[in-house]
Amino acid sequence: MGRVLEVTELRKQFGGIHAVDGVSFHVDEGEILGIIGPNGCGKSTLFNCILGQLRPSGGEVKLDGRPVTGLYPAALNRLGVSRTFQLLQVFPQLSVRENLILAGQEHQGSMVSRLFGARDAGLTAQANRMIAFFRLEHLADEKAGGLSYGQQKLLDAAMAFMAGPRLVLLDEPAGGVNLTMLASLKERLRAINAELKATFVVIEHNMDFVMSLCSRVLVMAEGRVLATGTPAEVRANPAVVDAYLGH
Ligand SMILES: Nc1ncnc2c1ncn2[C@@H]1O[C@H](COP(=O)(O)OP(=O)(O)OP(=O)(O)O)[C@@H](O)[C@H]1O
Repeated sequence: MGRVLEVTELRKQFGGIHAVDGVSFHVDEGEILGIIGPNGCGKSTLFNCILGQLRPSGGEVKLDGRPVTGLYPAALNRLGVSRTFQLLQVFPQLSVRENLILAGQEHQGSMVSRLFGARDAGLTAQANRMIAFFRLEHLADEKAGGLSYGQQKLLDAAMAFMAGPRLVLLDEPAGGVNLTMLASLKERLRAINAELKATFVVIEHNMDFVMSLCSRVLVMAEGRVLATGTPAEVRANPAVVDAYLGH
């Protein structure tokens, strides 16, 4: 099984704040790794450093064994890395299908379309596959702004998969989603993980969601890794219970 992501001693300082303070972990092909930790422990900064939104102060990020530290998001996109954000990235005035096509164009930097002069370089077909996969057929031609929040979160996740990515980082996919949609989101993420051999890293505050979705969980506290393990191991870890779960 290949190692998709390897993060070694990653650090990010903001002035005197050590937001990420020597974090090391790896993600193997097909894994769903959850990252949890209290507010302000450095989860978003870690994501931003891995994804090229922030330049790390130190440490290394490798994708499929190749150093990618400090590459810009567009370059990482072309290597098959994509993400979602805490805030929805959907365009409310565009339809579900148009949002997906646009996400695909962004992942490709429109290079394929430009090089081959094709109007959509297979993106409509890929969008239709994602629509079917995320069970959005009945909404495909609706404006995204008219969808429920949970449906928009599903669309947002589907957009991250438009490039057939090697690694998807999901930032709070369950945030603000109601229970019914949450079950559907989890079921679809599991299916895409299994069927498309996709590899995920998920930041999430919803503990039940993380513990039931992820194969391994990394717990952060104050910029560092407090523990890693299976959901059961993490739940039983006294340091984790003290620092985080014990309330
Ligand atoms: N651009 C910035 N400038 C200065 N300090 C920052 C910046 N971004 C984050 N920080 C600080 O770095 C620390 C880690 O923040 P970060 O947002 O990564 O935590 P988090 O675990 O993602 O929090 P949350 O769960 O609330 O999203 C915090 O102390 C935060 O105030």
